[in-house]
Amino acid sequence: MQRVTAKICGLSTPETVDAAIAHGASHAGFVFFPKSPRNLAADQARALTLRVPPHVGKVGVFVDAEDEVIDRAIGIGGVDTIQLHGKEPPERLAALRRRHPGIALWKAISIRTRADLDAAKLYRPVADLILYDAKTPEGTLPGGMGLRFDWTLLDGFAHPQRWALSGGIDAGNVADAAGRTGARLIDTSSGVESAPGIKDVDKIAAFLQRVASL
Ligand SMILES: O=C(O)c1ccccc1N[C@@H]1O[C@H](COP(=O)(O)O)[C@@H](O)[C@H]1O
Repeated sequence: MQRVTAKICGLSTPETVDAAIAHGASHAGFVFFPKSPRNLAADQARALTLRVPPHVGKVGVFVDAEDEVIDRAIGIGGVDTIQLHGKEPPERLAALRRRHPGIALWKAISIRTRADLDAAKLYRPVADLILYDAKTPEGTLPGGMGLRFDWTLLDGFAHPQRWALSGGIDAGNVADAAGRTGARLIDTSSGVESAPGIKDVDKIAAFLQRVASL
């Protein structure tokens, strides 16, 4: 069976980028959303993405972002994957595919009920990966809240394409998350922090060591 890999999202310091790489993250995530405590300015993002070796994916996280915001994140030379975490319709992904051929497109889908999973099917023609995340309360961030959804909702679901799991996952529950759902790529942000937006190198190490043991 394919091994489990992990994305550490919301990295904002050299030390935590280095920890994610040293402990085997498959992807490093960088947030470009001003309302997030993990939001990066362009020069910060440039310095951080430069530390990431070619074998590690560099994922930019965007929420209903204008073209200029995404162009800038790609233009700094860093981002090779666009993660769309807002209400972007399939047409938006199709437009981004035309604008940025060669950049992978991930679409986050917010899950609270089984019916929410149906949205994944709409993105099959345009997304390279579907990221299932917990639906967050109205008026809060659409992700990065440390909230998990009921993983049993994925039982028996015929995934239309490649997918990953996120939402409230940490070193203590990642084995259950992967075992229960069959996810081969796990994404975490709050689960490796000491406070919102403050990544913890020890928690990153513990999380990735647990993932490596699966
Ligand atoms: O991390 C953020 O600040 C963020 C902001 C806006 C949209 C998405 C964001 N992060 C993504 O949210 C999920 C789940 O995070 P958590 O582990 O529950 O804290 C994760 O995929 C991040 O990529």
